[in-house]
Amino acid sequence: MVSQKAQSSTSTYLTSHSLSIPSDLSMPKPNHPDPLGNHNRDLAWQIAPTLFLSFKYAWTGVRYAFITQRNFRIHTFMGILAVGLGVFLQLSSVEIAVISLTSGLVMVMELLNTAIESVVDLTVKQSYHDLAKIAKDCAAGAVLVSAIASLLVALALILPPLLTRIQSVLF
Ligand SMILES: Nc1ncnc2c1ncn2[C@@H]1O[C@H](COP(=O)(O)OP(=O)(O)OP(=O)(O)O)[C@@H](O)[C@H]1O
Repeated sequence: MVSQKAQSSTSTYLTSHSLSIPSDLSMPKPNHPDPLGNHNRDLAWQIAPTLFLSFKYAWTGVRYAFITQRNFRIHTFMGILAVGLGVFLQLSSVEIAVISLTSGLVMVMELLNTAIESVVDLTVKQSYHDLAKIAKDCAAGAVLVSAIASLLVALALILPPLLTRIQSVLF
C-alpha cells in the first residue's frame, strides 16, 4: 500500500519530467563505452561522459528527493534552520561545522534511503518480500539514527546559547 503511494509519486515525477523507465532493464546496452577505459561497468545502461554531466545527474537526484520525499524536505528545512541559528547565535566555526556535518548526514541518509527504496521497488515491484522489508526498514532506521544524533548535537550546541539569548531579551 505504502509502496503504491511511493510508486505513484515516482511515476508522477517521471511523467512530468518526460522521463520513462526502460521497458527491458535486464538487457545490458554496452553502447556507451566508459571514457576512462574501465571495464567494470559493462552492465551500466549509461556512463556519464563528463564531470559536468556527473554533477548534473547528482543534482537531478537531489531535486528528485526534494520534490518527492516529504522527509527530505523536512530535514533540509531543519538543517538550514539549525545552521542559521548557529550563525545567529554566533557559535564558533567548529560548532557550526559540526551542526552542518550532522545536518548534512541526515540528508545523505535520506538520499540513500530513497535510492534503496527505488531499487527495492524495481526488484520486487508491488509484491511482498521479507528481504525487501528488511532493506527498507534498515534504510529508514539509518535515517532515524542520524536524525536522533543530529538532534542531540543541535540540543547540546544550540539550546544553551538560545536560552541565554531568550532570557537576556525577556529579563
Ligand atoms: N515490497 C515490500 N515487501 C515487504 N515490506 C515492504 C515492501 N515495501 C514496503 N514495505 C514495508 O513498508 C514500509 C514502508 O514502505 P515505504 O516504501 O513507504 O518506505 P519508507 O521508508 O517508509 O518510505 P519513506 O522514507 O518515504 O517514508 C517499509 O519500511 C517496509 O516495512
